[in-house]
Amino acid sequence: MTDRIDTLIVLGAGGDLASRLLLPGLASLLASPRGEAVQLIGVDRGEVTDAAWQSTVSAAFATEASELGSSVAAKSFYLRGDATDADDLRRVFDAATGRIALYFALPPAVTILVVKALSSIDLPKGIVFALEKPFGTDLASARALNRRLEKLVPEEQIFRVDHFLGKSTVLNLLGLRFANRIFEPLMSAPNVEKVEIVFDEKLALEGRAGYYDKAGALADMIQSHLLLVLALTAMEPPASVGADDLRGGMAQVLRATRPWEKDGTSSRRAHYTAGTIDGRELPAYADEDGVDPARETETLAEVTLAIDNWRWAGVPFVLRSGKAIGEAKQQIVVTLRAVPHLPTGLRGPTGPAQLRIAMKPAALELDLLVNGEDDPFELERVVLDSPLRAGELSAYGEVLYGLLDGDATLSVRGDVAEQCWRIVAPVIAAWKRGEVPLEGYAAGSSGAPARTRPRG
Ligand SMILES: O=C1O[C@H](COP(=O)(O)O)[C@@H](O)[C@H](O)[C@H]1O
Repeated sequence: MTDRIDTLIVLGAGGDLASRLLLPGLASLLASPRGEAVQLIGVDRGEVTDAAWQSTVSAAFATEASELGSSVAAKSFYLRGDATDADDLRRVFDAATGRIALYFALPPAVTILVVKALSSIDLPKGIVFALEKPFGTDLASARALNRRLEKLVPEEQIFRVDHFLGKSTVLNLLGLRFANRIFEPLMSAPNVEKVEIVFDEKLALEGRAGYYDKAGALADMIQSHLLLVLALTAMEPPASVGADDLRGGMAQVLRATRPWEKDGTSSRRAHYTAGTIDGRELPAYADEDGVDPARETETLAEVTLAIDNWRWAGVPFVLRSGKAIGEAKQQIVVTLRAVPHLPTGLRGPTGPAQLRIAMKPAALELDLLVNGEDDPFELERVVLDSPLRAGELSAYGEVLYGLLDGDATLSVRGDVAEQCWRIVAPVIAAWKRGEVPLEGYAAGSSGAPARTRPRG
């Protein structure tokens, strides 16, 4: 048996995740030179004909149409079944050929039930599980899910999917940091004042209240995606970018990471109030369809973290993500300390220099102070910038390539997923205790707290 996957079974095939992210990601892979044929089977509880399923797949593949994509769509089929039922799962496996990847495009509460059902049946040899984030809903549930999965298959057959690990800019961190002498010595506490990892989106809820209102920005973006970006930004140089070395390095730095204030109060939470984005009027989050205002879900979260090791001791890492923000800033900003002594007589702008790695559009910018054109002792700030290459695949396509190729490098290892929950656990606890008030910010604004109206 080769490592390659022959059949991709999508549980939750009728859901938003499958049609919005997974299938378009597969389309991007199939349209690329790296694409290879795979048998696609959709499974869900709804009564859907093969023809209707094939047209769903074709519609999702239309974003990146290809001959291979059309052939995979035409040969795909649908099975009606309840993935939490052992008999239905057996039936699904019987219909599959060769090595199987079982993709859980399901919410965490259903995922655990499916895993329980899988425990009671003989699994097809070499089966690989692909689990979407959020992996669990807190540290305890992530641990429990890991323990159950470990009993079913070895770790190398478990792919915890996080599409941020497939983003070309995120992957660019590896080459940038570890293949260039200029950046690596710079990336440490004596040179760096602060690191910010920001993912602000113009997007608001976009019909996802059912999922989002239970998750919120901390679990949806920071606990998963941004902590992985932190790990790649702050990790020690790995010996290789193979699955063991890379994921081992990420785990090591995450183990040293904690909230800046250990009680989790070095954090902010807020939700958007009514506002306008690009001329589009948005209601307040609490008034969006499907939102339960009593839950007080945050649409913006910010946490300041510390990394307790030689390289980063004393450097704050600020992670922040907000929805319905006026400007979609998505970048890693490394703010450098001022030089220890500016030669007397040199004048000019002060303030810190920065290295900015933008995720969308992918670009690199480095601030430099150089002598001015008119007065050679008057400094001027210039920016050294370069676009970064976008990868040939979408982020989901990149992650799916690893999955179908049996390479776990871009999947989140079990201990890494647990560390991510451990790091945010004190923040969740501080919020539950009411020690960090829920603020408001106007949709379309920068996410800064809305001004409270003066009393009187
Ligand atoms: O997983 C998620 O990521 C998206 C942002 O990533 P992008 O690649 O689509 O830009 C975020 O909007 C969504 O809330 C979150 O669940």
